[in-house]
Amino acid sequence: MDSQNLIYETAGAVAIVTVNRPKVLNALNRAVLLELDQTFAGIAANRGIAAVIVTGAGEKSFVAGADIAEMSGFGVAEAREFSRLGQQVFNRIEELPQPVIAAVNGFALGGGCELATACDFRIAATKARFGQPEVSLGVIPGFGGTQRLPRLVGRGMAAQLLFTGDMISSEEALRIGLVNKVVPAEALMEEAKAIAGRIAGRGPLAVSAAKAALREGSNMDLNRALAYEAELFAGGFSTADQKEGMAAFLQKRQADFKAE
Ligand SMILES: C/C=C/C(=O)SCCNC(=O)CCNC(=O)[C@H](O)C(C)(C)COP(=O)(O)OP(=O)(O)OC[C@H]1O[C@@H](n2cnc3c(N)ncnc32)[C@H](O)[C@@H]1OP(=O)(O)O
Repeated sequence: MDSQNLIYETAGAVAIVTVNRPKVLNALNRAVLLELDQTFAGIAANRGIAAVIVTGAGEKSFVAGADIAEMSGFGVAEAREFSRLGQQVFNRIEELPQPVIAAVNGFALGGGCELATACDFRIAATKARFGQPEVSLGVIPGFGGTQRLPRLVGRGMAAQLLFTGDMISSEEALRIGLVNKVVPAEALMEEAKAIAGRIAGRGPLAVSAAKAALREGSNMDLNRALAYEAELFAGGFSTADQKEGMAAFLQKRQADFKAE
């Protein structure tokens, strides 16, 4: 997946996608969004990848938002198309069969915070900062921030962040549940790779089903979501992974899951 704005690497069954526009703090323009879409489409079809880490190039920024220089000249139609493109890319991440971990190495603002919230969970460097400053620019978030943020941190905290445009620290992000863990910058990728590696050692079909249950169930009423969970649980018993996983436990050995 050759691309000028992204760096794509693999470490075993873990893919690492780095947004690579450090001169503009990894701001997202249309070219980056299209490359992200293509890269994640490739990962979705790659059974050799069990987990994904998304991060930003350089020491300063994860992604400091959508590209203001590109957006400044937009009219209504272009803005709508740009918003729908970003939403399509972030939906692809959220719907990816593999878990996606955001390793937030610096500023995660606007579209950058939206990218992080489209991932399944977030690990942050101590110096990371989060925010949705769009109202400071006279617009609102356009890549899903008004919808994913309240689902993660609650409507009241999302309202405060969306209406003030304030930037918050990694510790505050941890406190409100926006990130799972805060580590020193130099330990961030090691931590993200360790978690991704543990995920990669589990039954890939089961991990993918757990992600689907989490995602789809959160948009259903409880009874329908429980029925959906029961179907996915039952479906697990049609896989070789379930046979291997339970046999390995009973034989007191490590399971050897094959990417079916
Ligand atoms: C649908 C989604 C919508 C959105 O995401 S709207 C955008 C939301 N994001 C923002 O509003 C954040 C904008 N950036 C900033 O506020 C600041 O940056 C920071 C606080 C993140 C860092 O400030 P400092 O340390 O002073 O760096 P610096 O000189 O402002 O930035 C270095 C270079 O990076 C460019 N840059 C930063 N963010 C963006 C961006 N979002 N779009 C385009 N360029 C950006 C700057 O312009 C500059 O460039 P040069 O060195 O050529 O002057």
